[in-house]
Amino acid sequence: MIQFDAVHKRFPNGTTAVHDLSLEMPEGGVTVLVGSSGCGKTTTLRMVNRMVDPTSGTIRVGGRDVLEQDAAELRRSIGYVIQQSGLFPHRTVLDNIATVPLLLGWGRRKARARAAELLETVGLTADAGKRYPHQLSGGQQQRVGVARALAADPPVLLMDEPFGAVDPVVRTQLQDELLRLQKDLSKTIVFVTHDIDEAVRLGDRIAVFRTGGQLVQCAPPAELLARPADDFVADFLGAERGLKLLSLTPLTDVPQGPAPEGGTWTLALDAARKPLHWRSTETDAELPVRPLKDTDSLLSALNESVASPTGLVVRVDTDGVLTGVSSREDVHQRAGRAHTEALTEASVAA
Ligand SMILES: Nc1ncnc2c1ncn2[C@@H]1O[C@H](COP(=O)(O)OP(=O)(O)OP(=O)(O)O)[C@@H](O)[C@H]1O
Repeated sequence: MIQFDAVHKRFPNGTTAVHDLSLEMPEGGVTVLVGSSGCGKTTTLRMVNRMVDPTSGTIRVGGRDVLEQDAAELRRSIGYVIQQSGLFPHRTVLDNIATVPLLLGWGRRKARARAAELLETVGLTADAGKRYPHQLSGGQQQRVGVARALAADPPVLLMDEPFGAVDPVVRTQLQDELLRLQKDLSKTIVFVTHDIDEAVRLGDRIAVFRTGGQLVQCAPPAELLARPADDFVADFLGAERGLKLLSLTPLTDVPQGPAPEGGTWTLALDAARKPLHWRSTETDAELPVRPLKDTDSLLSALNESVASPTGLVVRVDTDGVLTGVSSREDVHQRAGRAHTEALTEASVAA
């Protein structure tokens, strides 16, 4: 766990970057820091590994006051990923990843073996390891940045806008990868972003800051979306708060029935009963189908219920085999219930 207790940071030029911050970042969870530009997110993050020291207050990592630890040693024990990957341009990718293990005295062989293992973990080929950073795409460089931060298997990972400079498609892929990794690794992650959708997707808790380094609210995403503490948080979350909340709810318990037969539209299946497309029985026209799994969100289901010519959401199992269809009405009803549930849970938590 990372604990901030009454932390202030005032820079020598008089700027107060962080004001009286008390915040707990749970072990094995992702705490996302959001807020408008200059509200103190990066300063907060950098105080965890002593790249910046607080003016007053206490920060503990795993119960130990960071100010009582050697700054260089502390930094080596905490993974750090930044927006422009921060890779050493004249070292190969493999050597970049091996940096911290080498500093920790692992020996070249062991450090490189670990680096090679991590290349695969973050979805890169062995060939990428031999290249130099400029020979990789921006997204690949960010993967290397994540691998490098994980190299010494630190319990804590600090990530400062790590996916801020890549296009939206790659960004989503990198977020998926991080979620997949985190499932296995359960690191304590502090993640800074400007993007509220990214925060909702990745965060176990989201801390919203306002200018002047003041924490306004820290809560799990569903609670934040259902019950923003004030207008500032509500504005920050945006007008589509309701839809964002649906993105967090899986469609598991939306009822499903058999696919229609004999109507205007029929669902074409392959030999393994995997959906192919909708086919019009009147014109033979074919329209695409986007089948959803139980783990997909109610937001995807809502979208599909609007996009589908029949208003039906096609459901499949993990192998992509048809399990049934859900009606637009059932999806809408479940969506409405998701809101009531989130509001109730939020008021219980309060
Ligand atoms: N070394 C420094 N000296 C003086 N002021 C600083 C220093 N570093 C940051 N600041 C100021 O402290 C405030 C908080 O900065 P910080 O970088 O923590 O904000 P942020 O929320 O991460 O911003 P952004 O989202 O734009 O990256 C800003 O007003 C910034 O100008």
